[in-house]
Amino acid sequence: SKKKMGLLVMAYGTPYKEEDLERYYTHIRHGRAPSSELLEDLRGRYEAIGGISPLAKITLEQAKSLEEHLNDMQDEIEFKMYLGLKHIEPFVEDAVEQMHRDGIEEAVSIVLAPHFSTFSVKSYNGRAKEAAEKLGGPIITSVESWYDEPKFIQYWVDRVKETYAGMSSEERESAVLIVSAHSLPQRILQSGDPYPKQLEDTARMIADGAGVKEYAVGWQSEGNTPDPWLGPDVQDLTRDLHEEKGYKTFVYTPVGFVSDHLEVLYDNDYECKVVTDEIGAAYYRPEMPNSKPEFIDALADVVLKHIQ
Ligand SMILES: CC1=C(CCC(=O)O)c2cc3nc(cc4[nH]c(cc5[nH]c(cc1n2)c(C)c5CCC(=O)O)c(CCC(=O)O)c4C)C(CCC(=O)O)=C3C
Repeated sequence: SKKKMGLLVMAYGTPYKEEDLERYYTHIRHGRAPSSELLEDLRGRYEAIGGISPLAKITLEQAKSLEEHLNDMQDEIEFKMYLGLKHIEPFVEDAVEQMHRDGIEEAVSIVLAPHFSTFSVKSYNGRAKEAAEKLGGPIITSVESWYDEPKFIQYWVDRVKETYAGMSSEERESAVLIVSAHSLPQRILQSGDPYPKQLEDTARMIADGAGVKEYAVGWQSEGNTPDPWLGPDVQDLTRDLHEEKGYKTFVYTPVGFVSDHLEVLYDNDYECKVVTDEIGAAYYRPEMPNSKPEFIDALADVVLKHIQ
């Protein structure tokens, strides 16, 4: 019979309903309850994108599609998917417990974030392994990064090519591609965290693949904490590039994310658009991978390469 393997898909998580907001935000802030104004600010941003974020639905679709595709494309292994979230149930620990209860002895884990960082993927993988050790299984082999998976790069190359092809030649002449990911506290640089370099590599591979010469790397959605986060923020970068280089067309590819969610629908589509409107520039933001087949196929390649 086929070998059975757990497929632990890990992702950030999002409130399921209004009442979840405070405990969710408190969990993100490592247990420090947000002030009422911080909470109202977050509530306002969700309202601005139409209420609760589409992230929960998309994440589940991605995880289910990945399990289905993996089981369709090979027949040595029967994958069973478990979803483990960072900041709301089902938490990473809940998913590992469920695998243990189901008698899963071996699992592969992947985070729905392409770049490795000590603040993100490392903490997901650490939580999963710790939970498994406490329970005495399953044995989990964890994917650490997949930003350089050819089909993942190809997804964004195709989107960028389509976007530039749809422009007038005048717009194309004054266009710049902004490649971004979620900012992190600057202190990761002291610990040699590969995150910033991995984003730079991603930007170069996409720009080269799409034949785009003018591009820049930016950070977004930084947390509201006292210490400095990686910059420049995509909004400041937009203003600076317009002033210094005169660009009048901005194409945003927030490649550190894989879904439509608050950090894209608000931080890009609203906040960056405010800036491009202000400077009289055109705003483009190609579609996110979500659960598109070519993206799910890229993730399946990552998983199979990792366990072979
Ligand atoms: C509200 C919200 C959503 C939900 C959007 C929705 O519902 O649509 C969201 C999504 C995401 N956030 C993401 C990434 C990160 N967010 C961080 C940190 C922070 N996020 C915050 C807010 C949010 N973030 C806040 C207030 C902080 C600062 C924490 C502090 O005050 O200390 C950090 C720094 C490390 C850490 O602190 O975790 C990272 C790497 C990823 C990418 C995938 C991934 O990495 O899983 C996704 C989908």
